[in-house]
Amino acid sequence: MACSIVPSSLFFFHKLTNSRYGTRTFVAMQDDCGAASATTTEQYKMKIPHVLTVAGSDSGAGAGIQADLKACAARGVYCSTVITAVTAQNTAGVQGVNIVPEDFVAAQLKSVLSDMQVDVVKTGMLPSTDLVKVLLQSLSEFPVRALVVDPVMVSTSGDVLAGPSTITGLRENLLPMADIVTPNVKEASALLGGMQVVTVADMCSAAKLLHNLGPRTVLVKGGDLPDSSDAVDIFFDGEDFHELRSSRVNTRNTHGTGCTLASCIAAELAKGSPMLSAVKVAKCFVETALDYSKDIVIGSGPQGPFDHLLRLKSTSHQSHRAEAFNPSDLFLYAVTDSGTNKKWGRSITDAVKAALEGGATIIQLREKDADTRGFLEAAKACLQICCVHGVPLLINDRIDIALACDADGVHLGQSDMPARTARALLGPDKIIGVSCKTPEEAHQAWIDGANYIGCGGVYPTNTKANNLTVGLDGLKTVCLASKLPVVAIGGIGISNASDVMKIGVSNLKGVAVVSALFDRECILPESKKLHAVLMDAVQRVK
Ligand SMILES: Cc1ncc(COP(=O)(O)OP(=O)(O)O)c(N)n1
Ligand SMILES: Cc1nc(C(=O)O)sc1CCOP(=O)(O)O
Ligand SMILES: [Mg+2]
Repeated sequence: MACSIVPSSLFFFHKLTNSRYGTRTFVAMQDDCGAASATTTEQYKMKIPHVLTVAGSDSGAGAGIQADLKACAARGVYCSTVITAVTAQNTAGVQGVNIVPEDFVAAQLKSVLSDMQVDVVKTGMLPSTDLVKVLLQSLSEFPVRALVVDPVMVSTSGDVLAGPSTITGLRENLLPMADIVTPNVKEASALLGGMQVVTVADMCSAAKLLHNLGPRTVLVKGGDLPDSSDAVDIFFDGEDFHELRSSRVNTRNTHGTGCTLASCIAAELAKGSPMLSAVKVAKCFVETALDYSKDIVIGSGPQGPFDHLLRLKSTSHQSHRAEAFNPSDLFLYAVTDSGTNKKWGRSITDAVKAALEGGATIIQLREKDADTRGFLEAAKACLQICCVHGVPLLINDRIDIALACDADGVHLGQSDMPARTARALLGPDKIIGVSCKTPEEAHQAWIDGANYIGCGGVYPTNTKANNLTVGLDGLKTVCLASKLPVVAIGGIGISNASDVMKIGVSNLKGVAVVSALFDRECILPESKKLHAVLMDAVQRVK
């Protein structure tokens, strides 16, 4: 077993913690002052899972420290960093390596481990045996719950990152301390003195032989295995072999997968997962990220980085808008209605197209009767149409749909998900609108991070049952009480839109309408007429 040969506090720690971070706090509190149970509870609540990565920097940010940081961020775990080497590296290969002196690696280790409560240490590039010893010395002074060893030797481009003497250091000093070691087939072969590892059966043999060197568990990664349509990894815990299969993603963007996998395992362990679950989650995460990133292009070399946060592609459809939200987008706000589309026998996409061609400046899909799958498909199709027009698309009520289709935002009412929660889910760039009828609701919307307010019903409406009418006075009161831009809604159409715009408050930016556009035989001309009325009204107000 990993720690049975180590008569140090690391062994003591492994035995006590049983992979739950709460236990650690408990042990510390019992040792120091057994009576302070209130503080113990408080510390338990506040504990943030923490991975320390001890690895090299990759200037191209596909692998190394940079991949570790992104992987931990994606898995919701804090990551601190000790840099062992600085590499000049890009998608073509490694152009230079500058090793950080051992005493300065020791200084970094001490800075982090003496101050922060690190749960799991993950190692990557360790360019000398002395450096391995420095790390082990630090861990004996500051024990952690688990040690994940990614035995980095050769970069994906084929450049050597750890020479033969370092391999001996890894094998003899570090592996016996590891809770898991995660070699690919080439690294497994190098650690085992050049043993041939080209089949799944070889991988099992290698896993067993590596386990004999002392780590608690071994994951031999078969991503580089020739002639396999699947990505097969072998996990061995000393008793059982587990063959973990996932479909191979056909992409050039695989730089940093090893670092990412090991960091994800460390992150899951830091959260308290058992080892096999951590490995499965990590493998699934890497496969998902590779699949998502398979077409992105970063750099011109043969091996590109991938997108850990699954966000880079979404910017391509947002690029039509210069900023996340422009209040003037509220000018002619078209809100769809599944009932009226059914009544007039048209598709939601045709309705949205017509509204856009008539001058709508923002679209909200308010599909109260749609089933989830149908709504999602319609939202994806409408998003493409809105993209072409450079107009934002919001989803009414359904954060899940907005997330799934990467819509520009959502509109929420007082009984929908709170805007603050939606903001946490959607991130800072998405548009969030909140329905408000009072200054208090408007104030809360501002506090919660809304981008705009929808205020109504300005007039009675047949579209929304039992809707309270606030009138022009109610609208004005809400506008004056808030710094946020406001769009008026409820019973508004060609006949009264200019009265609404004429209330003379600068943050009233437009009108939102359902029936005035969509409960009409022809949407396009109605949209044009309403647009003209609004233009005329704002010219007069100026
Ligand atoms: C622009 C705009 N303003 C208000 C609403 C109403 O939202 P909500 O109060 O959540 O009611 P429903 O639309 O969900 O019935 C809106 N949709 N858009
Ligand atoms: C969806 C909605 N919200 C309202 C509010 O007062 O918050 S009024 C309303 C219906 C607006 O439809 P029409 O333009 O057909 O009156
Ligand atoms: Mg709602």
